[in-house]
Amino acid sequence: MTEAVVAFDNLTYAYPDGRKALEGVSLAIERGESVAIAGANGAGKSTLLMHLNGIIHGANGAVKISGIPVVAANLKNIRAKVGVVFQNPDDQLFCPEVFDDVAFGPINMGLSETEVRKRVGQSLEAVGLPDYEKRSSHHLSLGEKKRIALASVLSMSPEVLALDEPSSNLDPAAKWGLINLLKSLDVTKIVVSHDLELIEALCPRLVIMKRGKILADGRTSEIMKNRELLVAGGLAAP
Ligand SMILES: Nc1ncnc2c1ncn2[C@@H]1O[C@H](COP(=O)(O)OP(=O)(O)OP(=O)(O)O)[C@@H](O)[C@H]1O
Repeated sequence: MTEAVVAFDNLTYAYPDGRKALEGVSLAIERGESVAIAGANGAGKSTLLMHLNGIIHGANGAVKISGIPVVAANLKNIRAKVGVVFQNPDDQLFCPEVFDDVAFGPINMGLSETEVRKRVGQSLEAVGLPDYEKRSSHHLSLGEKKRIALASVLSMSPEVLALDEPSSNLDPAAKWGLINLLKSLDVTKIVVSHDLELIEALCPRLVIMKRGKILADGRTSEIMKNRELLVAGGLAAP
């Protein structure tokens, strides 16, 4: 059997105001898989993603990354293994220059200056923006910012790459550029998206969430043929 790199075990979570966001979610993702998480607004997709590296915690149940529990004592280790790319790059980029944003993770990991420079160079190259080191992170187009946000996570060489709505607000050329870029990355991917084109192109496995629970989990090609399921999951108009 292949190793589960991500395991959610019976995860239940309510926000501090009492709103239930996840209810008994169990999901195992194997190394190298690309899995889409879809579902209507408010289904719990982002909440699930934020449990991957302990951005939110306090849930009942367990989350493990390569067998290591996502708990406070392990967060440094976990955050080097799981890179989460937020929907809005402005939530991720906070340094004056692109170099510093992309170097932030590797510096935090305690890597040498030479290694940090190498990783920044490689990550910017990977996202197709090799000469952006000195640019201001806040004076870029949205598509460029999304790429830099991705580079800021790739620079940590994560085992798992989790992306929240990577194609939102991108024009078709930028979107397909991003899809091809993501396809070329040899890493386990979890992609939260409403974008059926992106899901079909990138993720052979599709999980549909509904009101905090898993409604469906299977081959994307099969689920896409099941109109009733797509409608039930809020992915197609009734
Ligand atoms: N900070 C918060 N405090 C209270 N409730 C929250 C908070 N964030 C989200 N929720 C609620 O938790 C539930 C799940 O939200 P979540 O953002 O995970 O959904 P989602 O599937 O990612 O939605 P979308 O497609 O709109 O991004 C929703 O009912 C939402 O209103």
